Amino acid sequence: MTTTATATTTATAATAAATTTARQASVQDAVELHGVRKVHGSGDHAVTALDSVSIGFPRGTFTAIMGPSGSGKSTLLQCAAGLEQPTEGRIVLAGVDIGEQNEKQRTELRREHIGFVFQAFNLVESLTAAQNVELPSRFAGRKVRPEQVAGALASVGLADRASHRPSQLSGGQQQRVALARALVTRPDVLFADEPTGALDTVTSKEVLRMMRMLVDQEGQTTLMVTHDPVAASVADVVVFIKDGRIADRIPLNKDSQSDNAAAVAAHMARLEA
Ligand SMILES: Nc1ncnc2c1ncn2[C@@H]1O[C@H](COP(=O)(O)OP(=O)(O)OP(=O)(O)O)[C@@H](O)[C@H]1O
Repeated sequence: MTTTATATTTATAATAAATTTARQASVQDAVELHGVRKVHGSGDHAVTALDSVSIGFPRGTFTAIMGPSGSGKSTLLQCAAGLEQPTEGRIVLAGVDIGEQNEKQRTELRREHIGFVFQAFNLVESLTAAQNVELPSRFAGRKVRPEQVAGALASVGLADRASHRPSQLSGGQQQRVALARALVTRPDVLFADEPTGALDTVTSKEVLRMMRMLVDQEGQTTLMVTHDPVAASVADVVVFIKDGRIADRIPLNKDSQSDNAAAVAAHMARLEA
């Protein structure tokens, strides 16, 4: 597994070495955050959700993002995906500096380069699995060929469920349809915010196994926010956030997921103490 070069850039630390690190990061990272600060609200109600966050997420790797409630995990994901604008700092997604894009260009960038899955599957009940996979692209005025839809469903093990409606599928299968929908345009980065939050242990495992396989077989760069150490244990690396800052970053061993889960749980307990 490639380890990331975490580029910490501040106005005063613009040394030649830092510049070199940043350049190396752009070559290998699918998403980079440089000195990102995000403040929600204003005045007395201002909340700093992210504070000086600088990190790169290497292509083809699976990162889990963990941290106590309110630590900034979802904000980090939303900013990294270009869904929210940082108050300060730069975000580079698929080699493009999001801050230099206008709203229309950002929308295009998101359409072309990211896929998103949430805790809620957000499938349309009256449509088949295949139609659900196709729907967002159709809304965006993009033509997705039937073989692309079939390919996306096959990649999540649902080739034989294309004409089933959500009510005819298990929770795990519905989340896999949502995964296929996120991946049909072959995005550079898959963002997942608590993708197993609404699933039981067995169906969670099914979805996580599929996400792991997509990283291993298709090189799908994946960033997943989770509260669950077992879910995090399938990742290559876990990034811990506390009070809007990166508190730690621990690499995991792909071959020992139960040891990983225990190590991640112990780390979380220390962070929350
Ligand atoms: N739109 C918003 N307006 C005001 N404050 C917000 C907004 N979104 C998030 N926050 C605040 O920013 C901080 C970080 O929120 P965020 O949702 O990123 O945390 P989180 O780690 O994902 O939390 P959780 O694990 O509980 O989902 C919290 O204090 C939250 O209340």
